[in-house]
Amino acid sequence: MTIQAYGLSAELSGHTILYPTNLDFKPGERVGLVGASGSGKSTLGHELVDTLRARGASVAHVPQSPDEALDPLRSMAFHWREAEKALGVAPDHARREMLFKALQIERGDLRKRPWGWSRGMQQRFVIAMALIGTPDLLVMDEPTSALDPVVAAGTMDLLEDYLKDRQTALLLITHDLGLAARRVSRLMVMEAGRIVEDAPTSKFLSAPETQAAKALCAHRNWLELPC
Ligand SMILES: Nc1ncnc2c1ncn2[C@@H]1O[C@H](COP(=O)(O)OP(=O)(O)OP(=O)(O)O)[C@@H](O)[C@H]1O
Repeated sequence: MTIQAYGLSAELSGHTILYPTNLDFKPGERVGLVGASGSGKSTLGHELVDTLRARGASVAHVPQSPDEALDPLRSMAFHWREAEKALGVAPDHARREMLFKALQIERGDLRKRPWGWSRGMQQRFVIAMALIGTPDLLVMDEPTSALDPVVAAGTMDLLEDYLKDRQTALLLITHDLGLAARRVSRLMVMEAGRIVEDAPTSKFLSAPETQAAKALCAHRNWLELPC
Protein backbone atom coordinates (compact mmCIF):
# COMPACT_ATOMS: atom_id res chain seq x y z
CA MET A 1 0.00 0.00 0.00
CA THR A 2 1.28 3.47 -0.88
CA ILE A 3 2.39 5.51 2.13
CA GLN A 4 1.04 9.03 2.02
CA ALA A 5 1.47 12.08 4.21
CA TYR A 6 -0.23 15.40 3.51
CA GLY A 7 0.35 18.94 4.67
CA LEU A 8 3.64 18.40 6.44
CA SER A 9 4.86 21.78 7.69
CA ALA A 10 7.01 23.39 10.36
CA GLU A 11 7.69 26.78 11.86
CA LEU A 12 10.52 27.97 14.03
CA SER A 13 10.24 31.20 16.05
CA GLY A 14 7.42 32.39 13.82
CA HIS A 15 9.31 31.62 10.59
CA THR A 16 8.18 28.92 8.20
CA ILE A 17 11.00 26.43 7.69
CA LEU A 18 8.82 23.84 5.93
CA TYR A 19 5.93 24.89 3.68
CA PRO A 20 2.94 22.49 3.40
CA THR A 21 4.28 19.42 1.66
CA ASN A 22 2.70 16.16 0.48
CA LEU A 23 4.72 12.97 0.17
CA ASP A 24 4.01 9.47 -1.10
CA PHE A 25 6.06 6.30 -1.27
CA LYS A 26 5.21 3.11 -3.11
CA PRO A 27 6.04 -0.16 -1.32
CA GLY A 28 9.74 -0.85 -1.72
CA GLU A 29 10.40 2.47 -3.46
CA ARG A 30 13.84 4.07 -3.01
CA VAL A 31 13.59 7.84 -2.82
CA GLY A 32 16.31 10.41 -2.25
CA LEU A 33 15.81 13.84 -0.69
CA VAL A 34 18.66 16.17 -1.61
CA GLY A 35 19.29 19.88 -1.27
CA ALA A 36 21.64 22.43 0.15
CA SER A 37 22.41 22.62 3.84
CA GLY A 38 19.58 24.38 5.68
CA SER A 39 17.02 23.77 2.91
CA GLY A 40 14.80 21.82 5.34
CA LYS A 41 15.56 18.16 4.56
CA SER A 42 15.89 17.01 8.18
CA THR A 43 12.87 19.03 9.24
CA LEU A 44 10.80 17.31 6.54
CA GLY A 45 12.16 13.92 7.61
CA HIS A 46 11.19 14.50 11.23
CA GLU A 47 7.73 15.80 10.34
CA LEU A 48 7.18 12.78 8.12
CA VAL A 49 8.23 10.30 10.81
CA ASP A 50 6.19 12.02 13.55
CA THR A 51 3.08 12.32 11.39
CA LEU A 52 3.15 8.72 10.19
CA ARG A 53 3.88 7.35 13.67
CA ALA A 54 0.99 9.38 15.11
CA ARG A 55 -1.20 7.52 12.59
CA GLY A 56 0.17 4.19 13.79
CA ALA A 57 2.28 3.53 10.69
CA SER A 58 5.42 1.47 10.98
CA VAL A 59 8.25 3.92 10.30
CA ALA A 60 11.87 3.68 11.39
CA HIS A 61 14.40 6.50 11.54
CA VAL A 62 18.18 6.26 11.28
CA PRO A 63 19.97 9.43 12.37
CA GLN A 64 23.17 10.86 10.97
CA SER A 65 25.34 9.72 13.83
CA PRO A 66 25.08 6.57 15.97
CA ASP A 67 25.63 8.88 18.96
CA GLU A 68 22.07 10.10 18.49
CA ALA A 69 20.72 6.57 18.88
CA LEU A 70 23.13 4.91 21.32
CA ASP A 71 23.67 5.73 25.00
CA PRO A 72 27.41 5.50 25.79
CA LEU A 73 26.62 4.10 29.26
CA ARG A 74 24.53 1.18 28.03
CA SER A 75 25.59 -2.09 26.45
CA MET A 76 24.70 -2.94 22.87
CA ALA A 77 22.53 -5.79 24.22
CA PHE A 78 20.58 -3.27 26.29
CA HIS A 79 19.92 -1.13 23.22
CA TRP A 80 18.67 -4.13 21.26
CA ARG A 81 16.32 -5.18 24.07
CA GLU A 82 14.98 -1.63 24.40
CA ALA A 83 14.35 -1.42 20.66
CA GLU A 84 12.38 -4.69 20.78
CA LYS A 85 10.40 -3.46 23.79
CA ALA A 86 9.64 -0.13 22.12
CA LEU A 87 8.30 -1.98 19.09
CA GLY A 88 6.31 -4.36 21.29
CA VAL A 89 7.92 -7.46 19.81
CA ALA A 90 9.15 -10.45 21.79
CA PRO A 91 12.92 -11.03 21.94
CA ASP A 92 13.80 -13.15 18.95
CA HIS A 93 17.32 -14.52 18.74
CA ALA A 94 16.89 -15.80 15.18
CA ARG A 95 15.68 -12.39 13.94
CA ARG A 96 18.66 -10.70 15.58
CA GLU A 97 21.07 -13.18 14.03
CA MET A 98 19.47 -12.70 10.63
CA LEU A 99 19.82 -8.90 10.81
CA PHE A 100 23.36 -9.09 12.17
CA LYS A 101 24.32 -11.44 9.35
CA ALA A 102 22.70 -9.20 6.75
CA LEU A 103 24.62 -6.17 8.00
CA GLN A 104 27.79 -8.15 8.76
CA ILE A 105 27.94 -7.33 12.45
CA GLU A 106 27.65 -10.88 13.74
CA ARG A 107 31.05 -10.80 15.40
CA GLY A 108 30.25 -7.77 17.57
CA ASP A 109 30.35 -8.23 21.36
CA LEU A 110 26.92 -7.22 22.64
CA ARG A 111 28.19 -6.92 26.21
CA LYS A 112 30.28 -3.93 25.20
CA ARG A 113 29.14 -0.33 25.24
CA PRO A 114 29.04 1.59 21.94
CA TRP A 115 32.61 2.84 22.29
CA GLY A 116 33.75 -0.81 22.20
CA TRP A 117 32.52 -0.94 18.60
CA SER A 118 33.88 0.99 15.61
CA ARG A 119 31.76 3.87 14.28
CA GLY A 120 30.96 1.91 11.16
CA MET A 121 29.76 -1.09 13.17
CA GLN A 122 27.77 1.16 15.52
CA GLN A 123 25.93 2.65 12.55
CA ARG A 124 25.24 -0.80 11.08
CA PHE A 125 23.87 -1.81 14.49
CA VAL A 126 21.59 1.25 14.49
CA ILE A 127 20.37 0.33 11.00
CA ALA A 128 19.75 -3.26 12.14
CA MET A 129 17.74 -1.94 15.12
CA ALA A 130 15.66 0.15 12.73
CA LEU A 131 14.81 -2.98 10.75
CA ILE A 132 13.62 -5.08 13.73
CA GLY A 133 9.97 -4.27 13.14
CA THR A 134 10.14 -4.66 9.34
CA PRO A 135 9.01 -1.04 8.83
CA ASP A 136 6.90 0.08 5.90
CA LEU A 137 9.21 3.09 5.58
CA LEU A 138 12.82 3.61 6.59
CA VAL A 139 13.90 7.25 6.85
CA MET A 140 17.67 7.68 6.86
CA ASP A 141 19.08 11.14 7.51
CA GLU A 142 22.68 11.40 6.24
CA PRO A 143 23.18 7.81 7.46
CA THR A 144 26.77 7.46 6.30
CA SER A 145 28.17 10.97 6.55
CA ALA A 146 30.03 10.12 9.78
CA LEU A 147 31.75 7.16 8.08
CA ASP A 148 34.71 6.97 5.73
CA PRO A 149 33.69 6.49 2.07
CA VAL A 150 34.61 2.79 1.86
CA VAL A 151 32.76 1.83 5.06
CA ALA A 152 29.87 4.05 3.97
CA ALA A 153 29.62 2.34 0.59
CA GLY A 154 29.83 -1.12 2.20
CA THR A 155 27.05 -0.25 4.63
CA MET A 156 24.78 1.02 1.87
CA ASP A 157 25.51 -2.09 -0.24
CA LEU A 158 24.50 -4.37 2.63
CA LEU A 159 21.33 -2.40 3.27
CA GLU A 160 20.46 -2.43 -0.41
CA ASP A 161 20.90 -6.22 -0.52
CA TYR A 162 18.73 -6.64 2.55
CA LEU A 163 15.93 -4.44 1.19
CA LYS A 164 16.08 -5.88 -2.34
CA ASP A 165 13.07 -8.19 -2.18
CA ARG A 166 11.28 -6.45 0.66
CA GLN A 167 8.39 -4.01 0.72
CA THR A 168 10.10 -1.47 3.00
CA ALA A 169 10.28 1.90 1.24
CA LEU A 170 13.39 4.03 1.78
CA LEU A 171 13.75 7.79 2.10
CA LEU A 172 17.43 8.67 1.93
CA ILE A 173 18.09 12.24 3.09
CA THR A 174 21.44 13.59 2.02
CA HIS A 175 23.20 16.66 0.69
CA ASP A 176 25.29 14.25 -1.41
CA LEU A 177 23.70 13.85 -4.84
CA GLY A 178 26.33 11.25 -5.79
CA LEU A 179 25.31 8.99 -2.90
CA ALA A 180 21.60 9.40 -3.62
CA ALA A 181 21.93 8.95 -7.37
CA ARG A 182 23.53 5.53 -6.95
CA ARG A 183 20.99 4.30 -4.43
CA VAL A 184 17.54 5.56 -5.37
CA SER A 185 15.18 5.50 -8.33
CA ARG A 186 13.48 8.82 -7.56
CA LEU A 187 15.00 12.10 -6.43
CA MET A 188 13.39 15.08 -4.75
CA VAL A 189 15.23 18.34 -4.23
CA MET A 190 14.48 20.85 -1.49
CA GLU A 191 15.10 24.55 -1.53
CA ALA A 192 14.16 26.99 1.25
CA GLY A 193 11.56 24.72 2.85
CA ARG A 194 9.91 23.46 -0.33
CA ILE A 195 10.27 20.45 -2.61
CA VAL A 196 10.95 22.12 -5.92
CA GLU A 197 11.61 19.04 -8.06
CA ASP A 198 10.56 15.40 -7.86
CA ALA A 199 11.59 13.11 -10.72
CA PRO A 200 12.95 9.68 -11.62
CA THR A 201 16.70 9.68 -10.93
CA SER A 202 17.72 9.30 -14.58
CA LYS A 203 15.55 12.23 -15.66
CA PHE A 204 16.70 14.32 -12.70
CA LEU A 205 20.34 13.80 -13.67
CA SER A 206 19.94 14.19 -17.42
CA ALA A 207 17.46 17.05 -17.54
CA PRO A 208 17.19 18.91 -14.23
CA GLU A 209 14.54 21.61 -14.44
CA THR A 210 14.95 23.86 -11.43
CA GLN A 211 17.91 26.02 -10.51
CA ALA A 212 18.41 24.00 -7.30
CA ALA A 213 18.58 20.71 -9.20
CA LYS A 214 20.80 22.18 -11.90
CA ALA A 215 23.21 23.49 -9.26
CA LEU A 216 23.45 20.03 -7.66
CA CYS A 217 23.88 18.28 -11.02
CA ALA A 218 26.61 20.73 -12.04
CA HIS A 219 28.93 18.97 -9.58
CA ARG A 220 29.22 15.85 -11.68
CA ASN A 221 32.48 14.86 -9.96
CA TRP A 222 30.40 13.91 -6.90
CA LEU A 223 29.16 10.97 -8.87
CA GLU A 224 32.68 9.52 -8.92
CA LEU A 225 32.79 8.90 -5.15
CA PRO A 226 32.37 5.26 -4.07
CA CYS A 227 29.42 5.58 -1.64
N1 LIG B 1 17.23 24.21 16.39
C1 LIG B 1 17.26 25.13 15.42
N2 LIG B 1 17.49 26.43 15.73
C2 LIG B 1 17.50 27.37 14.76
N3 LIG B 1 17.28 27.10 13.46
C3 LIG B 1 17.05 25.85 13.12
C4 LIG B 1 17.02 24.77 14.07
N4 LIG B 1 16.74 23.63 13.41
C5 LIG B 1 16.61 23.96 12.11
N5 LIG B 1 16.79 25.29 11.93
C6 LIG B 1 16.70 26.01 10.67
O1 LIG B 1 15.67 25.42 9.90
C7 LIG B 1 16.04 25.35 8.53
C8 LIG B 1 15.97 23.91 8.05
O2 LIG B 1 16.95 23.12 8.77
P1 LIG B 1 17.19 21.59 8.45
O3 LIG B 1 18.13 21.07 9.47
O4 LIG B 1 15.88 20.91 8.30
O5 LIG B 1 17.91 21.67 7.03
P2 LIG B 1 18.76 20.56 6.28
O6 LIG B 1 18.48 20.73 4.84
O7 LIG B 1 18.50 19.22 6.89
O8 LIG B 1 20.25 21.00 6.58
P3 LIG B 1 21.57 20.09 6.79
O9 LIG B 1 21.83 19.42 5.46
O10 LIG B 1 22.62 21.11 7.12
O11 LIG B 1 21.29 19.15 7.90
C9 LIG B 1 17.43 25.96 8.43
O12 LIG B 1 17.30 27.29 8.04
C10 LIG B 1 17.95 25.85 9.83
O13 LIG B 1 18.88 26.88 10.06
